[in-house]
Amino acid sequence: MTTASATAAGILAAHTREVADFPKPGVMFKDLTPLFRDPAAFDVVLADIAARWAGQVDVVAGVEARGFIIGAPLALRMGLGFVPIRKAGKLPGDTHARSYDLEYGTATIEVTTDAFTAGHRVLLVDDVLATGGTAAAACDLVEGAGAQVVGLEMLLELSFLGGRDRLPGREVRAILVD
Ligand SMILES: O=P(O)(O)OC[C@H]1O[C@H](OP(=O)(O)OP(=O)(O)O)[C@H](O)[C@@H]1O
Ligand SMILES: Nc1ncnc2[nH]cnc12
Repeated sequence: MTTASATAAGILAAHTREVADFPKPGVMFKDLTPLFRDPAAFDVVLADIAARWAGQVDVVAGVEARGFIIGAPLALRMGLGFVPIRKAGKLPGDTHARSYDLEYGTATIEVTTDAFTAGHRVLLVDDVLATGGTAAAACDLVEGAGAQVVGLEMLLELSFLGGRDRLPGREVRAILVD
């Protein structure tokens, strides 16, 4: 029997472009733009994610930039709001911030202090789980702002980089694990 997730995984595998030595030597970059420009394929992947988390979350959050591409249409499909977690210096007003390391550099992300309703259940989405630095910082940020991360949804997981180890006790789902 073919499950919905197996179908989504096959679609992801067929719509991932691997680019060696980008953005720096030694990194095998997983480019999901082939998925984003194929509406039928993207729709299957979003439907799979929506079915997995239906009724369990109150709001979807995504990290700039690729988390926006997935998170906003997912939230709309689920009838939920979307909260953008942005790279430093982009959001107006009062913000919470966290800095972190990732596979090819360092970064700071921010969210506005009024982004979440206290106690809301948050689904955090992104395209790739690599070292887990981004996801761990984003969880910290959401929970520091008074909401609760009930799950993380990643399209691709680069398991050899150990991202899950930085998310102990978290419900982390990846559609395709490399
Ligand atoms: O698990 P990690 O090692 O933290 O890496 C994963 C993060 O790296 C990529 O974003 P990037 O920071 O390259 O930003 P972009 O979405 O703006 O391209 C990706 O979209 C994840 O957010
Ligand atoms: N190898 C990789 N490909 C795409 N996005 C990434 N983010 C961190 N590492 C990555």
